[in-house]
Amino acid sequence: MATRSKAAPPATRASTRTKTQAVPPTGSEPPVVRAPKGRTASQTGQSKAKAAASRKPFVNRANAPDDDSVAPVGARRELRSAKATSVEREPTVAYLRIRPQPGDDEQMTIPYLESLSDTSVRMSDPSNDRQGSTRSGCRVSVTAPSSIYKFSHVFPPSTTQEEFFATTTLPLVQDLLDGQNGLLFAYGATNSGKTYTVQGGSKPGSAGILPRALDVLFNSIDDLHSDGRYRPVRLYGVEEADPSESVPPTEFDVPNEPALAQVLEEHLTTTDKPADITDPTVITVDRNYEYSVWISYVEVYNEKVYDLLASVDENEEGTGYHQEQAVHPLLLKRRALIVKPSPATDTIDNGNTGRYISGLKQFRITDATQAKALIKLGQLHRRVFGTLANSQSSRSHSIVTIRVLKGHRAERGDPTSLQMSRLTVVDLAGSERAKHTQTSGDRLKEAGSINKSLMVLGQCMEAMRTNQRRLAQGSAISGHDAHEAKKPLVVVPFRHSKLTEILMDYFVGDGKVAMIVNVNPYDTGFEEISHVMKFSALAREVSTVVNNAPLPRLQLSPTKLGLHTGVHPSRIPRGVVRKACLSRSAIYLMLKYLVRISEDEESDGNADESDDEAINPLVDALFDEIENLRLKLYEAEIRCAVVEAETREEVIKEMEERMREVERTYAQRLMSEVERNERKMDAKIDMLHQAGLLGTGKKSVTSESETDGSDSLDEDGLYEMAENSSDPPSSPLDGKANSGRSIESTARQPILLPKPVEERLDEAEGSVDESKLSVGKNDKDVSHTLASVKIVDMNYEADDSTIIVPNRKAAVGTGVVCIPGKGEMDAAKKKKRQLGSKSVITQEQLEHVVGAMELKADKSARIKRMAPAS
Ligand SMILES: Nc1ncnc2c1ncn2[C@@H]1O[C@H](COP(=O)(O)OP(=O)(O)OP(=O)(O)O)[C@@H](O)[C@H]1O
Repeated sequence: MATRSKAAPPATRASTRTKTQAVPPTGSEPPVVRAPKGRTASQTGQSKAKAAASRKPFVNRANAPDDDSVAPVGARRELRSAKATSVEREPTVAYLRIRPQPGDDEQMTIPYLESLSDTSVRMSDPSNDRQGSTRSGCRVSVTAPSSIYKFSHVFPPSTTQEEFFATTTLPLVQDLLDGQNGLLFAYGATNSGKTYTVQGGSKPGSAGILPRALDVLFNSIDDLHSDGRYRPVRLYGVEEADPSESVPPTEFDVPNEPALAQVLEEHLTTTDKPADITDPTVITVDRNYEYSVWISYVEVYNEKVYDLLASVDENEEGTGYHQEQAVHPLLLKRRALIVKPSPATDTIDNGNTGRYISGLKQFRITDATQAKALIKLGQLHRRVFGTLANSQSSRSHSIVTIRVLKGHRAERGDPTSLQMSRLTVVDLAGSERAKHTQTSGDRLKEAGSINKSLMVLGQCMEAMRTNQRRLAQGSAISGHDAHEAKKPLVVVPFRHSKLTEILMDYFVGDGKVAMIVNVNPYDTGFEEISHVMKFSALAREVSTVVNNAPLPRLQLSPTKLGLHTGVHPSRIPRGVVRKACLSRSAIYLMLKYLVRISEDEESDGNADESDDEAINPLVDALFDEIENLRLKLYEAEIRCAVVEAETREEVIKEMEERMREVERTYAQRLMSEVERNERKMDAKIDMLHQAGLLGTGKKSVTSESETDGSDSLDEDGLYEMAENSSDPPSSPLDGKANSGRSIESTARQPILLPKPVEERLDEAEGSVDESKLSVGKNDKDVSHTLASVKIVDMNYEADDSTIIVPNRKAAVGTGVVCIPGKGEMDAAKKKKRQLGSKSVITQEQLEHVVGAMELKADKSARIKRMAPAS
């Protein structure tokens, strides 16, 4: 705490501390131990050797005791506390504990988890053996590849509770007695053995790390209890205690809690009474000091904090729990507590960082049995519900905090000489998937809250790791790292969940953090365990400040100090004064919030009013409001992200629909284009047939014409044919049908077939009646027409087969028929267009014109006149 940065904001606080080289978790050298009471050295030598082999080597630690510090207290194990004066960063320690196979003594191969060494495991994708896994009842995963995960220590299924405690928790108990803070939390999927690890089982010797820690603690301070004049308050504060307040009732037996005894009758029969001493270890402490131990026990359930010891010393009226027997005999009501920022006045250096639970009960405990009974009672208060995954699944995060107040004997009357340290043991609720546990209703809501808080814990770890990396890179700037280091530090979202809010101080303040990762590979899917493993890998990369210097002395809260010690509050170093300029709306907001706070505090019932005396309510309300708004902002951001994702999805769907529509339209067009072309093609083929330019068509038609003669050819029919040739039939089949019909009709109405040019010209010459060649009445017209025809003739480069088609009107009913030959159709139409109305001449005129032209034309003339025989 001495190194705490004063003005740093929470987001960056962790990074503003003195940094030294991160020290990896220490190895496995044995601590200095003595044989436990009642056993001979040879008896214990073997049994303890194994445990000792994996124990944290105090001799290697900065604060390790000297060999000669081991006090020869009978046959008990002893560890001596010591102090060092350095501040360092340590990565979060992570232990992996693999649960034994449930209900089967025979040791089977652990599915998809392979122990590589004491510190690493390999996880392999079980998809190859999916059938086998399903048979054995495992929830099978849908991911992922094999990976190796490293831990500070891996505990196989055969590990005993004693061995586990000695390696993981004993060092933290020693730190606690040395004046250092520690956090130990058990993390894992549901039914993986977290509660078993923390609390223990009912069999002898199966006590968990918590009862064992209490044993060792009280073994070690055996006759060094202080008189309990002072008690810890809030996070760092201390004040004079009212003995009647803090001493727990003498009767701790659970049956003395009538409501709970009735409700949890079943549990009372199965959960055994508080066990006797389970761990005889003794840590040697400085006997110049006196100690008082305080315990609190809370749970975070559905993002609300409840005091699990609230009913212990309350009568019916004031109790935090009410049994609503009339409504439902099993319904217990209780009230949530508020989490508040720790006031600046609580510590001398005023670098308070964390938040405390307002109105939380703390009890002074003088022996382990008393402590364990208290824990047992809290345990019964904890919500326990059956789910498909675990018939006794913990639906909340339970947090036990052991506080030790340590004061020098020579300074008994001086509360400012006191040091306070904390050890918090957290049994997290199991992370789970609703689809696996088939939870619904309230259970689903619980699962949501559990997963949310665990997710926020992961986010905090992630953010802390990012900040620490950036800061580390900032101190060793080079190349790419320099760019990374320039990025601002990210905000660590501690306040997004109650769990992280309460534990925040361990990450941004001083203290060691250790994580126990529980896995049950026999009953949990690969995917879920992978998730847990990844979390642990992330946590291991986060380091916390370990302050090996003596903790600063505490100070009493100003009012208490003034009242009880005679020291004037003005002489007490004040914290940083926060000035706030309030706008109208802020004041309104604040007043509104104050009302809410007073309601909440009223609902606290037995909230410890004295806790809040040193706090400025306005500032506190503002901070709470900021907190509230931040939470709302966070929720709004999540909502926005969801809405954005949904909108994107909708837009994508719509775009896809449109694209499909366009594609359909184009496909249709393409089809109709193809059909039209086919029809055109068919029509042209028909025409070629009719024109006799194709082998078969020509032949058959020719034979027809030969039979019937060409005299009967209807000129309109031919024109019609010529005109229609550009109008395709409605479909390729139609086209074909038409072509058939054309041939048919051609057969009925004999057409004039082209004859060799020479022959036709001869014919023409021979058939021209000279008398008809006189120009009609309107010479002008005729000359004009002739001129037009000439123009046509001049402009048109035709071969011998070219025939100019006169204007249709001119041809109607005249018997003058012109049959376009090969390649003539377009040319003829073009010429018709060019001539326009000028080409409209009478039949008589036409005959004159044509006759005249033919007369004038030599054999290379381009114009043919075909006259019916009639
Ligand atoms: N190491 C172990 N040795 C023997 N039994 C164990 C061990 N670990 C767990 N168990 C047993 O497995 C069962 C489930 O364990 P536990 O209740 O501790 O799981 P959990 O992780 O706390 O589940 P939840 O998160 O749902 O509360 C219990 O019956 C417990 O006794």
